[in-house]
Amino acid sequence: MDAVVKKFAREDDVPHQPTKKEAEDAVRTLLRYIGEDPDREGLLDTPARVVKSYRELFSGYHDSAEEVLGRMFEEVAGYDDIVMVRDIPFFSHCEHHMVPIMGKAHVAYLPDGRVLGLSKIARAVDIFAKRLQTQEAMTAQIAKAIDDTLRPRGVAVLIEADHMCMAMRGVKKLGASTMTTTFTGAFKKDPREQARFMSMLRGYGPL
Ligand SMILES: Nc1nc2c(ncn2[C@@H]2O[C@H](COP(=O)(O)OP(=O)(O)OP(=O)(O)O)[C@@H](O)[C@H]2O)c(=O)[nH]1
Ligand SMILES: [Zn+2]
Repeated sequence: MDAVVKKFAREDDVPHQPTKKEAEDAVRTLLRYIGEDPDREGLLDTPARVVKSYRELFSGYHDSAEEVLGRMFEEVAGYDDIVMVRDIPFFSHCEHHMVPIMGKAHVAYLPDGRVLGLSKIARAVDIFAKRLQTQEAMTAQIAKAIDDTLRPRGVAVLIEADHMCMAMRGVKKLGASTMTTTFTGAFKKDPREQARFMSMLRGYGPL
């Protein structure tokens, strides 16, 4: 709830949080809109199931990536080179159609005396994924959250994803994938660091 509330400057601007019953009624309306009968046996529990599944699919509004990333370790025996977590799978929903986006996030940073628990990077990806998103915003948000909390020498995030709104409907291009990147600090300033990130992503080998 905090994430929603924080966006509003004054308390009276906070939108009314719909009740579970109101949300279920909205699903019933959508069922009628598509030509279904929400009172037929198979659909009786569907509005409650949809609302319950939304709590899980959109749980990112109730979680803070900064909080998750706040836990760091300093005992790293002087390690100061790239830390990369590759192939983090995620499911999100596009903010234009509320249809799934599925993809992988690749996240790297150059430590400055502190490192993150590796799982925390994947947890932060999930928090942003479990909100309505554009791929560009999600890429930038992951990089910023790591930058703001860990204060490393640089962050690199590359996301590759398939948008179901482009596959199942509209332009119907199944298999088209979208790539987005955000580089900060040394990854932004130094093309060699960026090249090292890209080569680690592809596998190993000379630059
Ligand atoms: N930049 C960006 N666009 C996205 C993302 N997810 C979906 N879209 C696009 O958002 C656009 C919305 O376009 P609109 O013309 O407003 O909506 P629409 O009529 O449903 O568009 P079509 O999908 O072309 O039928 C589409 O081009 C989608 O492909 C995303 O993560 N980033
Ligand atoms: Zn979409």
